[in-house]
Amino acid sequence: MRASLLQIDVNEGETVESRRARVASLVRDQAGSADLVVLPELWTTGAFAYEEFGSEAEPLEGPTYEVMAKAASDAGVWLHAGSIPERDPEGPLYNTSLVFSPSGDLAAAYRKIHRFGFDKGEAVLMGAGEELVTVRLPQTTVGVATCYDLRFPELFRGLVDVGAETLVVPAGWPERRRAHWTLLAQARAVENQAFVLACGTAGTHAGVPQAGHSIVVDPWGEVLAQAGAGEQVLTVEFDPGKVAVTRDQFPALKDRVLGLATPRR
Ligand SMILES: O=C(O)CCC(=O)C(=O)O
Repeated sequence: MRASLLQIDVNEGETVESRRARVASLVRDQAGSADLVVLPELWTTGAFAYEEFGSEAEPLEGPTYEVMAKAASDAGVWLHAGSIPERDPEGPLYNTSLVFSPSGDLAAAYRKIHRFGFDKGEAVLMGAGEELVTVRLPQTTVGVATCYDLRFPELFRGLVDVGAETLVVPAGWPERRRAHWTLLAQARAVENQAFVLACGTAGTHAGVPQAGHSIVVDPWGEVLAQAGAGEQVLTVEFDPGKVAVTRDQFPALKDRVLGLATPRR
């Protein structure tokens, strides 16, 4: 199976419309060289451009949906189109990921569960998703998570429990914590004996330099490929069958102990 992670440069020198068209063209360029294409988190606005969330928010089936559905079908690829600031007509904004099939149909939408910012930014501007999301591709079952979710191992274990073998994580991770990004991507791969495809952004927006360094890790924790800091297409070939082999040969997941008692005081 081949995957292309499109590490997009998100900066203020480009309008949302022109970036949307540019990214769609990059997706089309992957025709024939990737089965799955992955985009980063909030690449229309930038994950830290909090002031743009309200003005650029779109309904689920808004302009990004339309352009990306067409790009997926033009290229004939599975497309994890990263996330958009979604305006729910009956609720708050959400940080929502869209996954399209090669025919351009929406295969899944995932509202980010862990919002970043503590008592500001995304954490107060957006609502929290509540549902785990997986997508069955012909080659593998994909479990989706977004950026800050990477810090919460229980979410990934939940995805594994419902069949995920390949964990896809779009992000807008800052350069300041790049070491965490690489370490956490490897940790999630090792502990879940799963592939991790984590796609970040490049550039600087809202004064926050982005880490780039999108990464693909195999179920043994080996880094199969890692991008540099700038805009880049990171294409990698991997064997999804390695998940079953790893889980069979080193069956640590079977040794989980659930429902541990809390200590008595
Ligand atoms: O956890 C981090 O360090 C970065 C998270 C983040 O930037 C986000 O979720 O948008």
